[in-house]
Amino acid sequence: MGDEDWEAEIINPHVSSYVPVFEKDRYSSGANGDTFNRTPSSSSEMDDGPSRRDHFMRSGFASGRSLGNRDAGEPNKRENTSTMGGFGGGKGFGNRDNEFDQDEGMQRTSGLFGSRRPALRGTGSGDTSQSRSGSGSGRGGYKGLNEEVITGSGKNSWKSEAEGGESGDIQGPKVTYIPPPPPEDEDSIFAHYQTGINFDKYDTILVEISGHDAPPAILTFEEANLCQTLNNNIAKAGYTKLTPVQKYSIPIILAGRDLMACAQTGSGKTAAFLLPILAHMMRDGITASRFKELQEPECIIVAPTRELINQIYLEARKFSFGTCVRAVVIYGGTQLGHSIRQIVQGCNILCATPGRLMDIIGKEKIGLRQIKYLVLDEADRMLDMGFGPEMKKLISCPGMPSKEERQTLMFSATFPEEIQRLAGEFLKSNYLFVAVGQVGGACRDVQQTIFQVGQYSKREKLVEILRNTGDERTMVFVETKKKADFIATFLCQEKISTTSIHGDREQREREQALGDFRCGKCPVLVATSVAARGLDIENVQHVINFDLPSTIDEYVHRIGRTGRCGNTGRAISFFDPDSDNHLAQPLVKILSDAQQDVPGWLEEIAFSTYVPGFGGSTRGNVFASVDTRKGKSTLNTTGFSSSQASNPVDDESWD
Ligand SMILES: Nc1ncnc2c1ncn2[C@@H]1O[C@H](COP(=O)(O)OP(=O)(O)OP(=O)(O)O)[C@@H](O)[C@H]1O
Repeated sequence: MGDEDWEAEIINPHVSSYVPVFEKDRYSSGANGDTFNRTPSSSSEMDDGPSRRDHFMRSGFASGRSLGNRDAGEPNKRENTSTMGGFGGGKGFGNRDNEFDQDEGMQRTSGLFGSRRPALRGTGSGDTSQSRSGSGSGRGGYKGLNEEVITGSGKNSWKSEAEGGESGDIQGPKVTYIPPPPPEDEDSIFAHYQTGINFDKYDTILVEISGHDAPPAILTFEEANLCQTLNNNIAKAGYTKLTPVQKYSIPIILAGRDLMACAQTGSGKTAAFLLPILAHMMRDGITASRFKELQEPECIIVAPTRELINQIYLEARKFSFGTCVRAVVIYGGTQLGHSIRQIVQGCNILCATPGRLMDIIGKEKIGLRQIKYLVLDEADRMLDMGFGPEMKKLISCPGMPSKEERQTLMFSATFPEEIQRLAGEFLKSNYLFVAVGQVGGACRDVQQTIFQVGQYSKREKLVEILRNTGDERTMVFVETKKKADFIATFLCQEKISTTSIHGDREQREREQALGDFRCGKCPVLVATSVAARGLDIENVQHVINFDLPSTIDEYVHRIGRTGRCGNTGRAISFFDPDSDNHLAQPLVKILSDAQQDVPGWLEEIAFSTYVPGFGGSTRGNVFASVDTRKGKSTLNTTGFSSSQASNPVDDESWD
């Protein structure tokens, strides 16, 4: 079923069991949190309209707080969008304009290096502007795959609030959202979930380290010789044993070396860089930073999504508890003034999304001269065509120490070789490369199942699965923002408590959705790839790829939302032969590398779509792709990301 069909069905549902979502919300906190589904009185609106379509147009769906509605206050709004209101971020039902059809992941092939993002263009509002889609002319911000909005190019385009970044008249409404402060009590700061039954199996994962003069791995936290406060925090966080990526990365970072580390999802990469950085800071006798208009942090950490950078910040706050190190987080979709207020109070570790970081640097609230550590989490994403230009600008900003003078650290579960080569520009030539297990491999604690399901059968299959999973927490990934809303609404109609997260939702809604999912109020979260990377949510037992992503790396990240830290999880993917055949070959490899059953039909498709040079399944060839400096085989789990790269400009989603 194509998007057109989804729309048609929601507007003019033909299924007899259809009940409008705004009558159904007693069952669910709904696809959009506190919106339509808590409006039982709206049933009357149902009855007096001449058509279902009119109900949607007249009902709360067009109110600006309704499902996916991004139209309120949108300048230059297209007429049909405004009359339709609601779903899909201003992409009105039935609108067949190409522009409106572009969405985060409509395209099935990836751009160069797997990017769906074009090079920067124009002057955008960046992440200073409200998260909205639709016409939005003059807004160059990108919200696509799993990323934040990027500002326009050049320093002059790092528009701040005062300069028009948020308040300029072509920029859309000013962002006023101030995220609630995280709880300050110690129990909340150190809240954690238990490692799983397979945690000890991490010890058996092969690790390869390449580069010269690598320091030996450590086997225990004690060997790291950290200060007492850090050790206390590690204990309070419930960490008793190092994960492999920590065993290798901590001594490397403590030795002052640059590092590119690739380790499976959920295996503790965040602590692997935070702990040694904090240890360095403590050893260097860092002094508490004070209120100053210009802050000069020692460390900058960047990550591609707002929720992820916030999570990293919470980890930094946890491990620096009781020290004078102050971590600050800034990200798009929130009030710029709020970010500035956080920074001026003192900042040693700045956790930021790229767009907001460049805005703040442009406003001269952050000076870079003291930077000793630059961390790129989800580094392959941070260096691809989407964020790469922004990261290059960052390292060439006035004051930024050269790569010889700073320590640069890159972490991810996937590292396409093309991106590794790009990374060289950021790293000292003697950087070390740590590969834990198969580069880009899937976590073996996730049981992967692939069903062959055509578009028209996907919803039925989804409901069937969700009925069997009960209240177990499940993330359902779809390919477009619009479809995320459709599916979330559909599940609410089916009395399955569901919420959704995607790039067209306002930040407040995104955080509410994540909160509802985390606490179990909505055990099902429908998400686009914006939630694919890094998110660490307790008790996510299932990931369902309702739509498969366009690249195998994205698949690896998505399924990595479950089966974390030695816990087990399940991932079910709907493979549609009409659109997913290009993934058959890399999927077979991922499955066989992770010692999963490979369906015969998938092998057949993989065989029939064989691409010479990919290399096929290489079970046992654990380090088929590692450090590109070795000039080894080009086999990697990204499969076709470069060889079949499409024009990235065709392959993005702007709004
Ligand atoms: N040594 C440890 N002992 C116990 N728990 C740990 C340890 N290291 C990390 N964890 C926990 O494991 C979980 C996953 O860690 P983290 O989010 O850093 O994984 P990751 O490798 O960055 O995953 P992803 O690739 O998805 O970003 C977190 O809840 C973290 O607190």
